[in-house]
Amino acid sequence: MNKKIAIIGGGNLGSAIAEGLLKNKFCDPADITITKRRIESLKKLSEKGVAIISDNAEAVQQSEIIILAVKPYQVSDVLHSFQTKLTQKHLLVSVATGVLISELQEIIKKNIPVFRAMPNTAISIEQSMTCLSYTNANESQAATIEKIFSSLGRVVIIDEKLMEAATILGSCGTAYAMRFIRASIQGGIEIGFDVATASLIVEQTVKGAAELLMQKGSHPEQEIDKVTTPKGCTIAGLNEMEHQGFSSSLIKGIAVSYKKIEKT
Ligand SMILES: NC(=O)C1=CN([C@@H]2O[C@H](COP(=O)(O)OP(=O)(O)OC[C@H]3O[C@@H](n4cnc5c(N)ncnc54)[C@H](OP(=O)(O)O)[C@@H]3O)[C@@H](O)[C@H]2O)C=CC1
Ligand SMILES: O=C(O)[C@@H]1CCC=N1
Repeated sequence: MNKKIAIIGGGNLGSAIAEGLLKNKFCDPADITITKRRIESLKKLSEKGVAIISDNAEAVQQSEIIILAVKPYQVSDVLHSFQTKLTQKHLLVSVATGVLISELQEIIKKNIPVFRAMPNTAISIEQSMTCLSYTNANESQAATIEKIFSSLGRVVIIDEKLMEAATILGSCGTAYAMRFIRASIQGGIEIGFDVATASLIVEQTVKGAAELLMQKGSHPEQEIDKVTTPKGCTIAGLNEMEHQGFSSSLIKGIAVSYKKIEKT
């Protein structure tokens, strides 16, 4: 890749993107610049050859692909701080939650390609699910951005009106899955395993379950049918989980997260 990448906002997600790009050797570490106001926390990335600075305008001037990864309420100020440096060479990619492409365009006041990307933190290990929407990009510009995120996991192009739903399902989804895993580990300890063994069993089991669906293209309930012996322990436990509101609590949680994102 002969384009330089600036990540504006080296927090949880910005750093995870940089880590992923280093891990898969997508580009030379020196072709990545990452910014934040207090740069001390980016020491590890700096040691790997990534340029770390606090001057956003300088990072933008040096790069072609700009990934904006600051908190939603910081987007306006941060974009204004480098708006004058944006030129036709730039592709702007925002990962900020709830900030519309039209709002970004209103601030930058330039007719450049604008993308919204919604990855998750597994991007640091090239296992993100990233939803993408864009405007003003030609085929080759869209392909460039798709290539970056495809190198860091799976990508789906969606209508921007689904971007908030994508945030909940794909990005917040990492946290929901972690809670399922944590609860299973706690259950595993209660029935006799030490924490390390319980963690290994749960992590590999969850990974295997997801892979089964992805590789076979089957529905979860088809796979459940293969596990539930009549009068057996699986169905007894599953039914008790449902009596306690398992599926319902997940669906309700997703709906509440979505309502929250719509309000902000
Ligand atoms: N975390 C996640 O899993 C996901 C997050 N998102 C979205 O991505 C965005 C970033 O989230 P997240 O990484 O969690 O947030 P963080 O708060 O961890 O990261 C934001 C970073 O921006 C930096 N920052 C703030 N002001 C500036 C500035 N003026 N110039 C340069 N850097 C600045 C902050 O560092 P400092 O204060 O030192 O400047 C901070 O490290 C948010 O909009 C979030 O909604 C989307 C999908 C998933
Ligand atoms: O919790 C949040 O608001 C952000 C959006 C996706 C992940 N974190």
